[in-house]
Amino acid sequence: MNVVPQKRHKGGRGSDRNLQDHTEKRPRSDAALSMQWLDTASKRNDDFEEYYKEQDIVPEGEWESFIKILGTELPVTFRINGSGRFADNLRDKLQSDFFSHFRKGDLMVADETIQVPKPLSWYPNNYAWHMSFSRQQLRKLPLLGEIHEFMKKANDAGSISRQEAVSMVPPLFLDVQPHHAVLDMCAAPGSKTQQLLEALHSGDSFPSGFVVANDSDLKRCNLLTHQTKRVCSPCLMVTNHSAEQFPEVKRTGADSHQMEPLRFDRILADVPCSGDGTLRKAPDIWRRWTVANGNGLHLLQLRIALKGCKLLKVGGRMVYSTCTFNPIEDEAVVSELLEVCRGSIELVDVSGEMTALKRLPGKKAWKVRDKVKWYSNWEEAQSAGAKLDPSMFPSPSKAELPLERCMRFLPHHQDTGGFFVCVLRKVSELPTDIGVPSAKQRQNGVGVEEETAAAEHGGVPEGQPEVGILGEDQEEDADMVVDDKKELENIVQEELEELEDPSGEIRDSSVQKGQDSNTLSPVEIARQAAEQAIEAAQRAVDALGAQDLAACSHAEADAQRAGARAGVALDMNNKAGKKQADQKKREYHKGKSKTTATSRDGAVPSQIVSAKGADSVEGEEDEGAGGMNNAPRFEPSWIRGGGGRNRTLSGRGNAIDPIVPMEDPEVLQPLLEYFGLSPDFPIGKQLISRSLEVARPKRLYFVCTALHDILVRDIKEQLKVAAIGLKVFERQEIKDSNEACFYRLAQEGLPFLLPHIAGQRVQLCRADFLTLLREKHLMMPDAFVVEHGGASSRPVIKDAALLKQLQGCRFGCVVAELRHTAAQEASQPGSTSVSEPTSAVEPCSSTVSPPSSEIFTPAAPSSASGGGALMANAPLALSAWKGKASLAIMVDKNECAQMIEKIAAAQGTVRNKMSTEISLAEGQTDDITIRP
Ligand SMILES: C[S@@+](CC[C@H](N)C(=O)[O-])C[C@H]1O[C@@H](n2cnc3c(N)ncnc32)[C@H](O)[C@@H]1O
Repeated sequence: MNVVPQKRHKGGRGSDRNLQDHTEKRPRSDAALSMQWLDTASKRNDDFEEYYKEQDIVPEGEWESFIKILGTELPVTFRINGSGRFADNLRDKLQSDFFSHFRKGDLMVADETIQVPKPLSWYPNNYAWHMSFSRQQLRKLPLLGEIHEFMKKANDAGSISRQEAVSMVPPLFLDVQPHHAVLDMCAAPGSKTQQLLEALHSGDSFPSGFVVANDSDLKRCNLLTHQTKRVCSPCLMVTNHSAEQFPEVKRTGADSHQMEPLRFDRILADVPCSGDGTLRKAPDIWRRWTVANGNGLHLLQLRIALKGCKLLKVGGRMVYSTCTFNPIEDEAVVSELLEVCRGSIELVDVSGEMTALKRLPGKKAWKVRDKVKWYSNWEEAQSAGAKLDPSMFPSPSKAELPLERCMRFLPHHQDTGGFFVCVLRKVSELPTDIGVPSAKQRQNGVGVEEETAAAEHGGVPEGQPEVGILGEDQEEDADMVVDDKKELENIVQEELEELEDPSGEIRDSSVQKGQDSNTLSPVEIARQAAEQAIEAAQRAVDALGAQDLAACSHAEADAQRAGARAGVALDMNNKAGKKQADQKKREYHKGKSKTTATSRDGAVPSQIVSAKGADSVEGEEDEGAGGMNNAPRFEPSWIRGGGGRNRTLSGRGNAIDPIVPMEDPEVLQPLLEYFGLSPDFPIGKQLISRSLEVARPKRLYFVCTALHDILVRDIKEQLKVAAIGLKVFERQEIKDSNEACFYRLAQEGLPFLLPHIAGQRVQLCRADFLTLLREKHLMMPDAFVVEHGGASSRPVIKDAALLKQLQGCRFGCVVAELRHTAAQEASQPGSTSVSEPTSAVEPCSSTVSPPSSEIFTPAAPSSASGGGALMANAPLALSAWKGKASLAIMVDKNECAQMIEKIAAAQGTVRNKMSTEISLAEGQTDDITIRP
């Protein structure tokens, strides 16, 4: 049987920026690729079968179904992101435009069954779907091709996320509420973090809670940051710690005078595991599976879970989950945790929650073995010198625990991957004397410290095959082939843009270029290598299409080599960049030591320090800041990370960009005035930058109050913050500084800022709005007549109302939003003046202006609007630029496509391309019939 590899649809806007991460993953992908072509019989492993038969995890009589389904490909499952009207529209559109064609039952195409796409019955609001058809079937039936295309676009635009069905389960059981402090301990690549954020933002008002997403692997933290960007949340902080050593930090207490330890209402411990629950997506695991994989991770998992329990609030919920069937990583960890915590942690009975989700109860007894043999108890293992741990063994006291409350999901029960989930509640503070003894303390075998160190570098204990940290990321590796090229292109593009950015802060070391004009700079080498990698990836894709596996394999190897070359070149560049950055920081701190500003309360300090002093940060930022070399320099009240204040440059967190509060009135005041930001928008308190370029940093990020408080209170800088805040402003180089503002609104932060913006807003009729989305600009009529004599095929603004509004705006950044009628506004009291598209959206009129009350009413800052910061729920508004000749937007094309879709969906547009498929679905050809 030919199993056709599926595309990987990752990403959303842009792509993974981490080239090295990407190239490092390639070998696994190769192996996975080769395995995809193996027949079902080869997808077996005797050790695996012997082990799990002995563990008795599959109910009697079901073993063959279990093994058989593990040899098949996973169906495609996806979630609609966010919630609310746009999510509903998307779901309805999928149902009406696509899935309704299956209304009479499964389709038969050339004797193959194509199952009806189904919503996952247990997922709320029919927001998650399951589809199973192969690539050949996609080609045979245009309807399937269209569904596939639609999903690809929706995925790129961030409206849906592909995610394995059972992997959606743990966040649902966490029951996150908008006021919760949430910790995702092992979060990368971030599909569950995204769900947690969506739950946090699901209320009507801006959430008071936040999500800390942690991962021990910095590269994977970057991937996570990228993945979660689509949620556009100022309530996310990405940290980089070994979860079992997550630092104890403080926050301001409820009475606002006292500090208290940071404790979380909800914790997800989706721990690194041996990952055999992902065999259907990562068939390479068949080859690599050994009993040592699970054994080697048990203690790390226990330590992570125990740390989670410590960080949990009394009354709080923690979900422990793995994507393995292995009781050593599942029940053995949970039961030991419960015993160690001596009643302060309990297993929650969730049998009444999500009842449509089929599950097996956790086991009360299991067996332990190593490479050599099975052991009936710890004493036996110890005397045999086995490198095991007593915590792995079942016991009579553990059998007394309600382990049946744990849930194991088997693939053949509902056509999914395998997963293990349990819900824990903290009922009281933990005993103070608890901990997991190190393996060295218990035996003379493998040290836990060694394992922990190994796990930090990918979760694999020393000397074991690299299977340790499998999760969805690897699931995705397995089905990723065709999209690699595009992804690589995006990565390289972004990477190079970053490197070549004239104010690219510490990343840019392209100064090396030109020292010897015959020598290529690292950036140029990287560019060339990356181009070669892309070409080779394309060859691999073509070869795959032609089913020429040998050629595909060669091309993949070429791509890898070229990718690695690019990686090395970038490394060289980064090293040179780091030297420059260190130099800058030294100069910066030398200067700073002469000034004092120790306030960390986040208030805007009043002093403005003279620029010509030593605290001027030299280099390109002076240029980049619009020729402000002689402008006054402002002293921020604190700086953290990235070799910030009082840090040795080689210190912890040095690889991470600094965090600097934006408190400079010379920057803030013009921003407030230009955009008419309402006084209650906490601009001077919660804006940060990630650069030592204090004068006028390139990007400004908004951080929610709770996270800002944690940053400010973490005086010892214990948290290694990899990413925080929502980008809201980007520096804009402008010629005429009297007219425009030095910052433009970042599209991703616009939904969040919009309710606070009273100035620089224009409202477009639907037709103009759509044209702007498609063409990226609308010409001003006057400018056009003057320059071109009036005749043009380019879109010219004719709407008198819009022209009038534009006249009232200054040149530079404006918000272009979809106009809606007063009637609609009246029906939505308390909402912003920015409408989601409905049939009430104002039609375009080139002659009649709507009453000014309809078009000039600025949005009242509304608490309700903040909940719409999720991209899928974002209002239809664009960050645009009013120039002399045109109104132009600077918005990613996927985002434009998504907005066009939203407008179409809201207008009830039904595609007209369905006739062929309808006739096919009605059984009008010889080849295709309907099987009810
Ligand atoms: C199963 S994956 C998590 C998948 C993720 N929750 C999701 O839904 O996308 C396990 C993650 O744990 C990370 N990891 C490994 N050891 C760790 C440790 N000691 N502390 C924190 N994270 C760790 C790995 O880098 C990997 O990203």
